[in-house]
Amino acid sequence: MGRTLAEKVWEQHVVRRAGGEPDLLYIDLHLVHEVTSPQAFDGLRMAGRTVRRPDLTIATEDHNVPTVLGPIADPVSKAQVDTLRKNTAEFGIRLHPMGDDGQGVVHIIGPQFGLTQPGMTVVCGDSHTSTHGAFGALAFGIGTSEVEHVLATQTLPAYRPKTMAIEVTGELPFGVTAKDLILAIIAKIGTGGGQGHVVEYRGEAIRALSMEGRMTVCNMSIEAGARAGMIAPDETTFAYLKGRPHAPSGAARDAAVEYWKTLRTDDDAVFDTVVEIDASTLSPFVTWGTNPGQGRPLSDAVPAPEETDDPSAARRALEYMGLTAGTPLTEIQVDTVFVGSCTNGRLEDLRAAADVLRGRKVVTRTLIVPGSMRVKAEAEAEGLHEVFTAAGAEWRAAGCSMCLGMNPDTLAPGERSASTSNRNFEGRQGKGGRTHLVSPAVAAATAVTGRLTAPADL
Ligand SMILES: CC(C)[C@H](C(=O)O)[C@@H](O)C(=O)O
Ligand code: SF4
Repeated sequence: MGRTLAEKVWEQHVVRRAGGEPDLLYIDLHLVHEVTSPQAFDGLRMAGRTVRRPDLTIATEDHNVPTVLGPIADPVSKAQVDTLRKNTAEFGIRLHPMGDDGQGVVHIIGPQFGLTQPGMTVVCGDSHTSTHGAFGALAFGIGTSEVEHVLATQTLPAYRPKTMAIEVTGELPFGVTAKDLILAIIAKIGTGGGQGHVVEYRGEAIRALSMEGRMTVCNMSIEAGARAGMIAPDETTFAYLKGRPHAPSGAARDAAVEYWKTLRTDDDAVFDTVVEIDASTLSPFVTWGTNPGQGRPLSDAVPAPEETDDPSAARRALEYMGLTAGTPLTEIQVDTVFVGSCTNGRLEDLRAAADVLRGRKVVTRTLIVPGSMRVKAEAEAEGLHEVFTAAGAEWRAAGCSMCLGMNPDTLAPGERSASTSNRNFEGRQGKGGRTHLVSPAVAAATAVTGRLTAPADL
């Protein structure tokens, strides 16, 4: 019987298999940030161990850094960042500190440097590691004790997950983006829909996505409960990798591409679960509740709890969000707009926001935060920062920013945002803050009107 893409990459990395035990997987790339690494390094020190492959390990500062460059005022954030600096220096790991031109959100810099490549195993002490699956890598988040294990051995014990195919047929209509697609997928299968599975996104609409769009989709796999998300590499992938600093070049590239082409699910392979979705039926999508599965087309209204799969959760969510069933979603007023994060902080996302904001003015506080300093430089080379500042938006330095309340960019209690990030949990963007997840284009249009708006309605 044929094998799925996930099975091929998994099998390629098994270094030890024994009955009743998890497989021991070799790890090709280990990404590290300040939040989930301190105890792991402490563990190494206590055991007198070194980092097995510092050359396959790379660290960045992202969650705790301010996006207006300067000293870190919050003592906890400062301690985390200082600890990462000390640990990476002591263990010989490359670090991209705040202000460095290679710094950025961990899931933005791996692909940007060409470190993330098809067929690799990629781990990080961070749930959105699934982003890297867009390259046909098997990429997943791990806990802090696993971070220590990978640092020490470059391997990870893991049980083989089940496989799920999400077949996206048809074409996305004009103005409907990768973010709308993944929000619609999560609304359909639920936040537990992918549990225990590696999801492979397949079909015509996926093939038509850019690498940026594919990363947006894979990024949010975890919000559907999946262990990882993957997309088979193709010409789009190979073209994206070409010329990146860590991607193979010359004869090595030719050989790599030959191998990468084999990284596809065999025609006769069988998935444990198959879900189908027709892209041509989709429209801009937003969340109304407090988990990423509580979403609807923007042209709809806030649902009545009884209309949803989980009425009691919906009731709680509506109360927290301060929303009344039946209100058209386009009548919801927001105070703040955030464009950024590892979901939508790449150049293409900033271009989409700029296309909407060009020649217009924002009426809300609007933060535009590039996912990395490299994205910032590229955006500035195209003059996007001028579009943003002329519109009255704030143009910041790279970091996780308002994706989560671990740095100065937060919502005040009761404030409402339209946010291109991936989580709308209670308090995610600051205590009492209310989050509506949207695409960059919808975020920008919302900044112009002050209420949830699709660009087509401007
Ligand atoms: C802080 C980190 C552990 C966390 C994660 O794992 O995802 C964060 O990045 C997030 O997005 O919530
Ligand atoms: S941008 Fe948001 S989702 Fe991504 S790593 Fe940072 S906090 Fe997590």
